[in-house]
Amino acid sequence: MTGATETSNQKMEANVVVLGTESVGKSALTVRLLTRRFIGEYGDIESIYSHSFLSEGKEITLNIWDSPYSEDLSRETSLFHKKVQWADGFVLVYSICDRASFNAASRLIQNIRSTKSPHGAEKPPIVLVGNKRDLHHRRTVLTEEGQLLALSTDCLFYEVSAAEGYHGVLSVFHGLMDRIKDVKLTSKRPLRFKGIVKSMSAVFARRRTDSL
Ligand SMILES: Nc1nc2c(ncn2[C@@H]2O[C@H](COP(=O)(O)OP(=O)(O)OP(=O)(O)O)[C@@H](O)[C@H]2O)c(=O)[nH]1
Repeated sequence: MTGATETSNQKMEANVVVLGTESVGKSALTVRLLTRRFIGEYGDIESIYSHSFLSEGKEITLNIWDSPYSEDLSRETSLFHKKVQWADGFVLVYSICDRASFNAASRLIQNIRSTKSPHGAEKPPIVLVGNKRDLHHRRTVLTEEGQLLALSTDCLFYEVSAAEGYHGVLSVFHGLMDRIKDVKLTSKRPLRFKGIVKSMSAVFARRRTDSL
């Protein structure tokens, strides 16, 4: 079950999963958002955090699922499915100093899309994040590569440093929230002609079976 619910006109809640390979900074980004701090070392704790903020007069609550990366494939696969079904949006993190983490992010985008929307009907919102921008002297993934991957897969893209700043990290989560809101609005749009015909056919079909 996904949780993007509008509890009233003034409130909205959404589930966000933070994904990426080992040590890319998933916990650092999450903790930075929640506490505005960078504490350097983070334990291997599986947690769902709640974070609220105001946007355009609305109270937005994000439930953020952060978990350590595991090499245990069977655990990862079943947990991955759970997370993908639960989530309304994804923060997909790689380190700009770790090409393998970038390649893994690219594969994860495909996996999320095929798991969440097997027929490709809707695209779950994803933000691709290149973290550790402060370590530019160790960079192995160019900014342009991140931009290109995001563009070709319809993701948002940010390069940030969880170590250096709060505002970049905030933009990541706010950007994702805006995408989730857009998806919700699109799914609420009035039916187009095809949709109206479909709905009317469904009603008439039901009437016919009722009268039998
Ligand atoms: N220089 C620098 N180091 C960072 C940054 N973000 C995280 N780190 C460091 O990278 C290491 C891993 O960070 P974590 O947040 O634990 O990474 P993770 O992705 O949650 O790792 P797992 O839980 O093992 O999957 C820690 O030593 C952090 O201090 C950053 O923006 N810049």
